[in-house]
Amino acid sequence: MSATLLPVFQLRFTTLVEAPLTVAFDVARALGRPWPHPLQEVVSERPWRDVHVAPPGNGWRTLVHTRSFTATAAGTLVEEQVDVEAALPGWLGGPTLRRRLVRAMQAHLDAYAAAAARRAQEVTQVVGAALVDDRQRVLVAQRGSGPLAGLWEFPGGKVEPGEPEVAALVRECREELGVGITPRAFLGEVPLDGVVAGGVPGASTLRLWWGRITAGELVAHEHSELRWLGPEELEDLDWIPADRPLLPAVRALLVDR
Ligand SMILES: Nc1nc2c([nH]c(=O)n2[C@H]2C[C@H](O)[C@@H](COP(=O)(O)OP(=O)(O)OP(=O)(O)O)O2)c(=O)[nH]1
Repeated sequence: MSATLLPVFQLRFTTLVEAPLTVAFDVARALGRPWPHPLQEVVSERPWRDVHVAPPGNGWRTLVHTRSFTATAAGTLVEEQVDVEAALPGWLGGPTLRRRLVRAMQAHLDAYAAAAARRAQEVTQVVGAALVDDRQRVLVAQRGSGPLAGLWEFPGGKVEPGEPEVAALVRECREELGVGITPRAFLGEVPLDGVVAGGVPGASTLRLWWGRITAGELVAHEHSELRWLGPEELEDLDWIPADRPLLPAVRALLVDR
């Protein structure tokens, strides 16, 4: 049947949500979609992407809704695409359906962005710093206690309620390392599977920033060891597993500058 379907129209929507990836994804899933067509899930890759389809139940048109979630410095960019195809060339219902979908999506996206930002207040976020020195090395830290003791991580910690993320990064580096840092650029975000600050398992993420030490002398106030690593040494370290997807971005920073 799909071989005979012809494109009728495509809609695209881009929304910046002030929430970490996992919250942006989970709230989008919980709210569903703003139209009555029953949808079947085709793909779900939390928190990156999902695709749903309204199959051609009565034989004349189908609707595919694709959603992707990208981490940015300002929050999660949610890109959505609606593809409508029909079995009849020149199908006349297209313009009406298009208008209805656009109106429904606009109202839905306003409500969605607000709901995600509200929910983000209830989820503890973790920030980390990839601190790079003049010799193209990055600072890594070994956790000294707790269930992840012995594993390596980026210095950082939990963002406090109401605290701006970058302020939390500066505060954590001062507390843990005794140094002042200047954040430079956002590097990426990964979901954390475990419980953070007593929250729902898998709700939190780690957001990593590139930064430089601009004041003070390094002291390991909370870690058992600190090391400066070059690009070739990154992969071999015994990392907290959640951090590994961030390593290519850090490596690029050390190699390309
Ligand atoms: N700082 C940091 N935490 C990480 C990384 N990867 C990772 O999974 N985590 C997890 C471990 C913890 O569950 C959580 C961070 O908690 P934390 O204990 O360091 O936070 P904190 O400094 O605010 O600690 P505390 O005051 O509550 O003791 O994030 C990483 O690279 N850096």
